[in-house]
Amino acid sequence: MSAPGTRVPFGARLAAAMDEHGPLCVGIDPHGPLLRDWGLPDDAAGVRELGLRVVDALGGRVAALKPQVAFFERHGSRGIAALEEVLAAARAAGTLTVVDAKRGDIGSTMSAYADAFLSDGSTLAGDAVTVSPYLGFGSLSPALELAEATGRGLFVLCLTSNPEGAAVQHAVGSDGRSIAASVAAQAARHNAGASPLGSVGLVVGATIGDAARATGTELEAVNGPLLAPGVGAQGAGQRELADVFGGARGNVLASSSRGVLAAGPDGSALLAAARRSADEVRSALRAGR
Ligand SMILES: O=C(O)c1cc(=O)[nH]c(=O)n1[C@@H]1O[C@H](COP(=O)(O)O)[C@@H](O)[C@H]1O
Repeated sequence: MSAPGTRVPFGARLAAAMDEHGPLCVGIDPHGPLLRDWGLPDDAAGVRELGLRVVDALGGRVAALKPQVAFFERHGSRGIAALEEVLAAARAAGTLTVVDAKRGDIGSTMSAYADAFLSDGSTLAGDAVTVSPYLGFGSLSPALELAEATGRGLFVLCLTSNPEGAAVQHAVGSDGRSIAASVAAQAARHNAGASPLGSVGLVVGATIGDAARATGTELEAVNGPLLAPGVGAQGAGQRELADVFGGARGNVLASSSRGVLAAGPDGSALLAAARRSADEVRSALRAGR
């Protein structure tokens, strides 16, 4: 399902995976304290082991896995090699991956990031990558084009889960719209006509309260997946998911890292935690799909 080169668009593959497993993405965030709790060293071997154990426990059983690149990068080239192995294992298990790299740069550099994370044959490519639109949405063109050509997807930061994001994302641009509303409108343009779901998603934190309404961000019009971090460790639960996303909740892919990984390292405990979390988000979002 997630083999590189497949041309079934990411949005369609993700919609099928969400229907099958529930709308939950489990983040693979091997940070120092978690490694310690799992009895693993805080080095490249430790992040490799944690990542592979998560894939072993959850591969084929959740809609998506989201390795956070920084936790691998902080261990240098051997950390990157560990990320490559984790991505390969997820691919082999048939589980979609969102590579959480949050890249964004001017066109020629963005092209190189797109090659790294979205091209067939790249060892760092997953099924989708998180990107930042704050050098201008148009600067993402190389990634938008390569994702479309390879059946992969993007998650564009829109209304992030951290409180500091509001200073940029709620600001009003020269067209009178908030930055968040404008990012959402441009994603919607790329997803127009796609069915069941476009491949240009947004990141909208489950912790943002009424920020979508307050900024005029039309989530229902996006027609793409809405990656919703903030569930679990950052405090968002069922009520927040239902409130934040309103009529767009059928397109939400809730994301939890620490909230699930804290149940490890035992594989069956991890699976039980992921299933519990998936059931909770499914029931919070049920009315929308
Ligand atoms: O793009 C993301 O995944 C992301 C966006 C955002 O607005 N907030 C956010 O927390 N994230 C990521 O989601 C994960 C949240 O981890 P937990 O709080 O442990 O579930 C981290 O990897 C963050 O980098």
